[in-house]
Amino acid sequence: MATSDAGQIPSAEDLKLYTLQQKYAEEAAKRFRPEFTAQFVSLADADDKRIHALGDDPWVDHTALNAKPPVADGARYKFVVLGTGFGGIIFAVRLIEAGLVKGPQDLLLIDTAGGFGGTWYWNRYPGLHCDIESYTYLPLLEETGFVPKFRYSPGYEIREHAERIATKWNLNDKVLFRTKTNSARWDDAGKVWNIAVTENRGPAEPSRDLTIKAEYFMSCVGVFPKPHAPKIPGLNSFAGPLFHTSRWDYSVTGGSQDSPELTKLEGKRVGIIGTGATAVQAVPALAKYAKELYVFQRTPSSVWPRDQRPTDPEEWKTKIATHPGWQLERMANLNAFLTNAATEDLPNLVDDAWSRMPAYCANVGCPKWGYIEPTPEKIGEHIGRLMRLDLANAEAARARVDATIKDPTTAAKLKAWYPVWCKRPTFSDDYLETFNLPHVHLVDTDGKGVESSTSKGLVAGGSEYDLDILILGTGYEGPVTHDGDPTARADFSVTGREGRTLSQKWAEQGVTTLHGFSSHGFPNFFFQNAVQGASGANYAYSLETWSRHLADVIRQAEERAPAPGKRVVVENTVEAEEAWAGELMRHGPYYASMMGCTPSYNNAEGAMAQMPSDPAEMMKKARLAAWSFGLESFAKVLEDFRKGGVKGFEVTGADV
Ligand SMILES: NC(=O)C1=CN([C@@H]2O[C@H](COP(=O)(O)OP(=O)(O)OC[C@H]3O[C@@H](n4cnc5c(N)ncnc54)[C@H](OP(=O)(O)O)[C@@H]3O)[C@@H](O)[C@H]2O)C=CC1
Repeated sequence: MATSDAGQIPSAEDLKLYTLQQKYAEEAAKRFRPEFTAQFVSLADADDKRIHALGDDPWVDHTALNAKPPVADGARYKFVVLGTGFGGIIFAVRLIEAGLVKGPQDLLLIDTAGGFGGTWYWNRYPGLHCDIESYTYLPLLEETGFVPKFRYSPGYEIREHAERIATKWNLNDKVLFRTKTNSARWDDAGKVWNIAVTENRGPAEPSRDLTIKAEYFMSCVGVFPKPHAPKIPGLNSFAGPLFHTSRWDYSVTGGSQDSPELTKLEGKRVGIIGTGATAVQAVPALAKYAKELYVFQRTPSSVWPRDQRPTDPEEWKTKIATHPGWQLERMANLNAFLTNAATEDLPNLVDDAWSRMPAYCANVGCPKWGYIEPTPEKIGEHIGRLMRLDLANAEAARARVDATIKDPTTAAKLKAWYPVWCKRPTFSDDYLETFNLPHVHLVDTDGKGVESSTSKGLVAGGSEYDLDILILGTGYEGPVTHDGDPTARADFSVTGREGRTLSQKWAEQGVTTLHGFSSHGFPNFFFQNAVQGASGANYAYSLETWSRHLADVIRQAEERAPAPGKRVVVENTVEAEEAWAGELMRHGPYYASMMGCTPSYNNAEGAMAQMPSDPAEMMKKARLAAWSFGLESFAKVLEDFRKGGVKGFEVTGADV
């Protein structure tokens, strides 16, 4: 901790921060597990049949999808986009708007889901909403003319909006749902991608293995494609119903997403493992119906007011949707507050709890501090500055617990002892209050987690809790789990020129990209990813920034076609990606504040703090950085790059 400006004697605030840092370190240590991410198994990878089946699609309508004309084996498209969440949808829209999609064979979107929406397709749990303001989160509001009903949209409204976009841009006949992409291989002679997929046609028909050809292949797989479960001994022996929050089983709870009256929980003892952003939304709904609710907590979330309200039509007209371009400006405005970049005269348009946590910039970058020198003194100063920026907020969050929870012992257990950047903040007007109800039991495991499961219930802290129903609110494989590799994250391989996969290339030389979106040796392959790039707390803003950029890169490349009648092969150069990696390594020290964090998906459950002793491995790790000046500054870098004619990409020709 840095000393005060006044001299050598630490100020009272310095001492307070020092004590707080000690407390944070003690709490983080309780949560440390040497298995890191191996403490979990992704549902799709689980050998155990019951755990594996927890990942099945509960929402798909096989009859309707089987009635659609099938995509032919060997069919060829100009663009194949992996993902039908907002990433894939926005990217498709930007390609269309750039004039790059003309005929029916120009675009195909592929997803394992049975419908549009990505995370909003899968997640339908009661209480689901997006805690980012809907006016900044729901994409393409100006283009669709849609007015969200609430300041924070419920999940079904967001899913319907994804479907609205798909309808407006005619994506419904350009999609292959319930299809797992297994691999993509570049054919250097034919200059096309061969994408091997498996289409699941439901219980009544055999699945189909297809190869789809693509001139361009885009991976838009999102941040959390794979739900996972902790490897709790005996979990599969639990005798009652068991499901994951991302595949909510309304046949067990009663109700539906539109009408979440969970009447089948009446008289039941329900357990939920997890207290992250999902559980914070689901727990109040469960508490309304369950006879007894047991919430198994390993690390408490910091919980901020949500302050939900319906959209006021007058406010919408006069203060929000006031002029063309308002939505991107509003996204940028929120981002300025989250990256600690707001000037004093900048109005806070969103003005919610998210917009009042500038220390979150430790996670998403800050444009005003420049590079952080990689010396212990400068890094110490940087962390001290962030701790100061966070202090009032962190204390307010803990005070909110004291002010809400009647029982002081329960209140003590619900307080978050880490800075805001270590675990995603959560927002709720009723989560904390739920723990004042006599039938709601907080089972705090003091960082240890649930010990085991029996046929009757869960064991934690040496006690057994009998349950009728068990719900896993235990999250997903995180975005840095595979060192940020977007192909490993979504469980497919991409083999480029010379037979090397992207995963092999990154394992051998560390993350290597131009702007985070492409890699030499993988022509006409682009991926949406935050590693070696920048993202924001509002993921929709990231997706807009990335998609507009990539569509324009491709448009410019297409205009540089080497000869009439040739199609374009575009690939970033080695020089461009190495220069970018060199630049990004200068941004690494900024993120030193994440190293001491409580383990979470943000730091691969603590693995990211384990620095290798081999210098070559250390250099590789250093490439796993993000742009530390924030998304807005990154967008400017991309804009300048496009204005400069996308130099750094080589364009060659291929026969049509
Ligand atoms: N925009 C929005 O409104 C929403 C966004 N999201 C996004 O999805 C992300 C994932 O959220 P979520 O689904 O809650 O997943 P998280 O990974 O945030 O939470 C998983 C929870 O399970 C707990 N857990 C895991 N293993 C064990 C164990 N062995 N024993 C006890 N507890 C255990 C974790 O504890 P521990 O913390 O100790 O690891 C944690 O509380 C969010 O961070 C957010 O980015 C989710 C919901 C809403």
